Amino acid sequence: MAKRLDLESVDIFYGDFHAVKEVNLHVPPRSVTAFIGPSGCGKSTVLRSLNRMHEEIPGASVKGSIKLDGVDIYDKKIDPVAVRRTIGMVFQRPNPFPTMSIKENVVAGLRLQGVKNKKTLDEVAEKSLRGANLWNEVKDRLDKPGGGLSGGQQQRLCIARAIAIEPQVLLMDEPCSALDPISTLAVEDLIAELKNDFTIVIVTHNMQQAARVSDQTAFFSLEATGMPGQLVEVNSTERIFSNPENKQTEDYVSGRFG
Ligand SMILES: Nc1ncnc2c1ncn2[C@@H]1O[C@H](COP(=O)(O)OP(=O)(O)OP(=O)(O)O)[C@@H](O)[C@H]1O
Repeated sequence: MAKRLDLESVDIFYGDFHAVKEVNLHVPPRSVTAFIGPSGCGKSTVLRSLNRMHEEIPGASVKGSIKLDGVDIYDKKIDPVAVRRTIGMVFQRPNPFPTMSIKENVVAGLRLQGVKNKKTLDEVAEKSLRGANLWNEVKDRLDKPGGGLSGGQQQRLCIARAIAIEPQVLLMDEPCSALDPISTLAVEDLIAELKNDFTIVIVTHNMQQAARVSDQTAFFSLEATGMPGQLVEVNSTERIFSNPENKQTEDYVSGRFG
């Protein structure tokens, strides 16, 4: 189910503004790739280009090639909505539908796809909530509103909602930045389990988190404000945090810059 992503010579623009230049990156299936780097270097921009969310911004565009298991996701024949079903996304702030029940939050995507069978919806809800390590905490209140859960539970609910439609890749944009340390650990444990089934790309400002959860780390930077961000180094996470190839990476991970 999990798939690989390959980026070749990817340049990303907001109108005339060249936000990110020349990204070449390979994301293996069933792995976690962390994007790190100083504010404004383009981490979220690259992440959003991976499921064609970037183009939702008026004037925004992407050049180069992004392939999912060899298929160009920007090919004219490819439907962006289908891409977003295959490559799911979890955002910085948990965004459940607050008045909708916990169960309905999880199966919202399936309902949009026209699934009506109660048994199917119940089964998917349970499987996804178990997958998101939330089942035991909510199984007795599936009909209560999603907005009544704690922040960490809401984020796991959003992860359950994302995995319910069985994507092949999960993109996470600072998924723990609004969470307390205990909820953060719960989500990090979950990421470690999810990589058995999904390919995961996560943006994080927390370098310890990148070191804890990821297999490979991509360090982005920018030469100066107004210049495009670029991928400086991608390497195994162990290498990035112990003996990076690039001096800029070393300065950043050792806290001397950024
Ligand atoms: N909607 C937008 N319209 C125009 N420019 C944008 C937009 N979103 C981001 N940018 C610009 O693109 C560049 C990269 O931004 P991006 O948010 O991808 O960086 P980032 O590394 O994720 O930053 P942070 O760590 O602060 O979230 C920045 O110069 C930013 O101002």
